[in-house]
Amino acid sequence: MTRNGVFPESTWKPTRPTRPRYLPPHLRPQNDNAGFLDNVTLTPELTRSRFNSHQPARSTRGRGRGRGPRFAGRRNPNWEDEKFDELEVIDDALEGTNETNNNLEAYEDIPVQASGDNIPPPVATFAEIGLGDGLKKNIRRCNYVKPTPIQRYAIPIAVAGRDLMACAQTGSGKTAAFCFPIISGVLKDPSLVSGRRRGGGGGGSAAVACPLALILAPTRELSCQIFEEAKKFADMTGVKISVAYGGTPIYQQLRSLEKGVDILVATPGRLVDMIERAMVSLGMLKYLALDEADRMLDMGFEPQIRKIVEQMDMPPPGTRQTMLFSATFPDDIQRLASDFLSDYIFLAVGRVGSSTDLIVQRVELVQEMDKRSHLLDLLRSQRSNATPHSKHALTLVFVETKRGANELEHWLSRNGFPAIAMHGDKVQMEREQALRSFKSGATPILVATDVASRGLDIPHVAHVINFDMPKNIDDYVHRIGRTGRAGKCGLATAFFSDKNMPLAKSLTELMKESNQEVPSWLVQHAENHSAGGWVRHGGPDFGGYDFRKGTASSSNYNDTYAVPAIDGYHAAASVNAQPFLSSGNFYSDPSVKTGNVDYLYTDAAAAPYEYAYGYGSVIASGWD
Ligand SMILES: Nc1ncnc2c1ncn2[C@@H]1O[C@H](COP(=O)(O)OP(=O)(O)OP(=O)(O)O)[C@@H](O)[C@H]1O
Repeated sequence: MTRNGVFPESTWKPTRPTRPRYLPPHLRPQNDNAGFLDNVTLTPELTRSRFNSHQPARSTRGRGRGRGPRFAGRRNPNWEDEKFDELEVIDDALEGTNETNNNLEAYEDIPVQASGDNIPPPVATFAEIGLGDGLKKNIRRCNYVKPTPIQRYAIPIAVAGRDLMACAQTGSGKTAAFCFPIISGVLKDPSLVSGRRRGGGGGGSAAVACPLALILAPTRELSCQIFEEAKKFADMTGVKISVAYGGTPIYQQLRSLEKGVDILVATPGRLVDMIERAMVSLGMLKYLALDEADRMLDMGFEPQIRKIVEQMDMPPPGTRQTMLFSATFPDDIQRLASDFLSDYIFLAVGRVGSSTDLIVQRVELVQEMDKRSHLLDLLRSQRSNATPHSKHALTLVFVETKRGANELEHWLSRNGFPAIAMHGDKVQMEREQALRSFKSGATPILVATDVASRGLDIPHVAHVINFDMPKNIDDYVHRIGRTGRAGKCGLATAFFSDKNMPLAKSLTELMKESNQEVPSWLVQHAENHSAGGWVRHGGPDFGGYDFRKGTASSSNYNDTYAVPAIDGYHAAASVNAQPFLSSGNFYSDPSVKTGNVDYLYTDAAAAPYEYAYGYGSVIASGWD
């Protein structure tokens, strides 16, 4: 990968070489309508020079992620040398200081609540935790100077061997919170020293891979991202990490497993396939982590997860360590998740399911038939108000259907806004190309279904537009969470139409909670649709909500701390949002006022649908 985050074309090998490569409309020759070209090398450099000369390559300095996707079987031969190139190797003396840690203090005042027995205390620095020298060195190389709140609280709990259900806002560093304890645990495992585990521990075949740790994620792209992150954290420690996900030939991934694997990152479908082919055994598993755990346990994935966790050879709760992470955790999913846990600690950084106040949310009343012209107006306005800095900004547009994504991609491109679609009907190669083109800035607008709503950490996404509203408020939280990450600010705009009225109340509550300006028409609709009320997590008081507190056994879980109080939370929130809320000029550059903003914003905000206990009724669309 190059320094500007672009993955060199020369190192990229298509997984299906016989299939012509898809080109989005704005990148096609004028007489080509099919969208597929043979023998054309689409390089970001080419696309920039032909179509996007105003889009310079961007540095991703200081970010741990999003430097272009890299996937199993397509390893850049220079990766070992290059992967830390963009990361400042920092001085030991800086650890624990703010000197290199950009905007993460934005999370400092968020209250934290934990419940469960004998909760290990939080730490203030990574140095306090016995993570091992190799891992600590890599943490410094990744420029992680100070742990974020979720890391401060979750890592000591996990390192102490406790099961954990953890909830923290989007972009606040949950990946490292489960990766660090797992890597550290694997490093201490005797089998790492005594050689690779093969053969399922007993009479199994020597060809069977027996990972010590399994990290499950709902989409292929998220699995790849976690894999890349974990590889950076485990660099030169001897810990072997592999990834398994669908849509790409299984043999490549099996070849990687044959070399030995300590930590396997996987999507559920491909993992089940590998286990059924007797290529993977979970018999020696010590650590299980579910990222986006509520999504993994809702109706779309639960049967597969149950199969993996309960019907294969995985050790039962209590003998393995289980960690569940997400930004949202509905009560019914918490209840279900508790089947997989043993004597666990529930940890909430901020309120469960809340959105970060680093994201300015705008909601606009737009009828279905006016959405396209409204979107064009919004994008034109964004373009005309752009400063040199904001020209680097990326815009992510969420739509409901795969067809809708394709249509909007074409329509935007025809109207002079380079866009590319990403959804579950595209083959994996096309999905990867879309994401790569977006990340590199070659195509600065990504039109996506919910397949891109969770977990993806793409630097420079400054604006998330909910062209179609999601089906529930939690999906909204995840969608808008693609911006406003790692302490940076972002903007989310929602096109709210009549058919979204059932969402009015939950959206109003969510926006109020994160100190957003709620339009009066939305408040009015919320009141009109208040039947049933907001049935999210817990009452009006601050706090995460541990569903066990509502049960007869709640007295077992009274070991609770909360830091700091609600006032601190809201004070911090309003400080973060203030430059946006108070600026009469919506298209101004807030960084001028805050010094805390990396990109530029445009108009508007966002929102979703009444959240009830029927979370599981949401049909999976475009998921893996
Ligand atoms: N301690 C840290 N110091 C500096 N940067 C960090 C730190 N922890 C995480 N980051 C960066 O913050 C960004 C967001 O982290 P991450 O993707 O883990 O968030 P998340 O909580 O998992 O978000 P989501 O809920 O959307 O999945 C990443 O770019 C990551 O590299």
